[in-house]
Amino acid sequence: MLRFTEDNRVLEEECYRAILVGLQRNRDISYSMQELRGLAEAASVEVIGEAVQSLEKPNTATLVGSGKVLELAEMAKHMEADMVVFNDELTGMQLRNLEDAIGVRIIDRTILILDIFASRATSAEGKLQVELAQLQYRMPRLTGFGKSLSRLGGGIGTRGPGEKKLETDRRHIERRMDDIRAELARVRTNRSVQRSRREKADIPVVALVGYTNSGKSALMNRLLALSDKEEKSVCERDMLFATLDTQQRSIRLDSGHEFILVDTVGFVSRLPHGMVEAFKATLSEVRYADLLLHVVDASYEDNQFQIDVTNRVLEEIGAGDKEKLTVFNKMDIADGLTVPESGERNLFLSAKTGEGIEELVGEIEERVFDTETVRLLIPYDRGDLSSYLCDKTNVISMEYRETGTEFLTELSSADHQRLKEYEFTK
Ligand SMILES: Nc1nc2c(ncn2[C@@H]2O[C@H](COP(=O)(O)OP(=O)(O)OP(=O)(O)O)[C@@H](O)[C@H]2O)c(=O)[nH]1
Ligand SMILES: [Mg+2]
Repeated sequence: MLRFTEDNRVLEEECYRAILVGLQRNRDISYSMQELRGLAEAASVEVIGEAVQSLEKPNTATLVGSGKVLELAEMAKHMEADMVVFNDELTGMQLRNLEDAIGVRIIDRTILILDIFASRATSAEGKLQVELAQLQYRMPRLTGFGKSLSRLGGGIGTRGPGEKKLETDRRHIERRMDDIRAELARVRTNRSVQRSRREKADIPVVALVGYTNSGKSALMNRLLALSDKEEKSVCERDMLFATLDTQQRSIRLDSGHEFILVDTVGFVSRLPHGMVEAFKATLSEVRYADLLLHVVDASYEDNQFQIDVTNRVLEEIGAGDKEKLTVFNKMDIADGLTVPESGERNLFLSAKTGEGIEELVGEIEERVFDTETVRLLIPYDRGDLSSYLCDKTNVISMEYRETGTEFLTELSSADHQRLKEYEFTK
C-alpha cells in the first residue's frame, strides 16, 4: 500500500514502482519523457515501464484514449506497478477517472515536481512557497476524487468526498493559503532589509542561473576555491533540483575586488504555475544582480532547449533584460558541441577541471569592476537615476542644465550599457 504524508508528499523511505505515460501531440516528447524519468528518480520513484501515445487531441475524460487506458491497467497489473505518472497536468476529473480505471495511484508531472520541492525545501520561505503551490494545485481538484479513495487509502489530494466535507476542506485550505501569504510577506520584508544593507555596502552581485543539473553549484564551489575568503562550499549533486534555496557567498578575487555570488534553484521545462510564482520571490536576488552567469550543460545534446527554457523563466521573473554571460560548462565531457549564434558573449569552461575559469574571472572583472568615465544628461523626471548615480557611482562633476542634470561619472560596463540612451559627448 502506498503511503503519503499529510501534506501529500510521497514518503521518502519507500520506493515506488511507476509507469510513465506521455501524450505525444505534434512535438517529439522523447526529451520530455527522459526528463520525467529524472524527476521520478529525484522523487525516489523506480521507473519500471514507459508508454507514449500519439494523439492530436487529448481525451477530456482520461487524457489518453480509452484503449490506452485499458492497456495501462493491464500493464500496471502485470508489472505490479503501484503508480502511474503522467507527463501532462491532469484535471481533477481525469485523475479520478484514471484512478478508477487503472486501479493504482495516478500522479502527474506537477505533483512530482511539487513533491521534490516539498521534500528538499529547507528554508522557512522555501517550505511556505511549496505548500502554497501545493494548495493552489489541490484547490480546483478537490471534487475530483470519487470511490477510488476508500480503495486506495488517503493520499495526494484525496480528501473531501461529501459536499459538506468538501466545503469545509475548501474553507480550510483558503484560510491556510491566507496564513501562508501573510507569513511569506513577513519573511520577505526581512530579506529586503538584508538586501538594502548590502546595497549600502555597495558590493556587486553576480548570480548563477540555468537549467537544473547544469553545474551552477559546482561553478560556485570552483570560484569559492579561488577566493581567499573562508566561505562554506555549497552542495552539488548529479540530481535534478539539488539546490532549492538561494545561497550566497562572498568572493574576493586576486585583484582584491569583492562580490557576492548567488547560487539559485535550477529551472525545468513546464514548471508548475504556482512554482513560477514562488520562484519570483526566491529569485528576487537575480533581479537585483549586476551580472547573470547563465550556466549551460555543454555535454547535453539538446542544450538549446534548456537555454530557451531558462531564458523564458528569466523573462517571467522580470530578469529578461539583465546583463548576461552564457557559460558552457562541462566542456571536459562535451564532444561535438554546436553553439547557436545568439549575439551574446559565450564562455566555455569546466567547473570540474578548472579549464576556462580564468577567462570567466577576467570577464567578471571587466563587466562588474571596470569603469569608464562617461558624460550623461539625466532628465529631471528621472530623479531615480540621478540618485542612483549619486549613491552608486563615483561622480566627478554634476551640473544643472535646462533639460536635466549633467553628470560626469564613472560607470561599470553594465551600467554604461543600461544608461546608454542618456550618454552624450561635448
Ligand atoms: N564532468 C563534469 N561534471 C560536472 C561539471 N560541473 C558540474 N558537474 C557535475 O554535474 C552535476 C550537477 O552539478 P550541480 O553543480 O549540482 O548542478 P546545479 O546546476 O547546481 O543543479 P541544481 O542545483 O539541481 O539546479 C554534479 O554531479 C557535478 O559534479 C563539469 O564541469 N564537468
Ligand atoms: Mg545547485
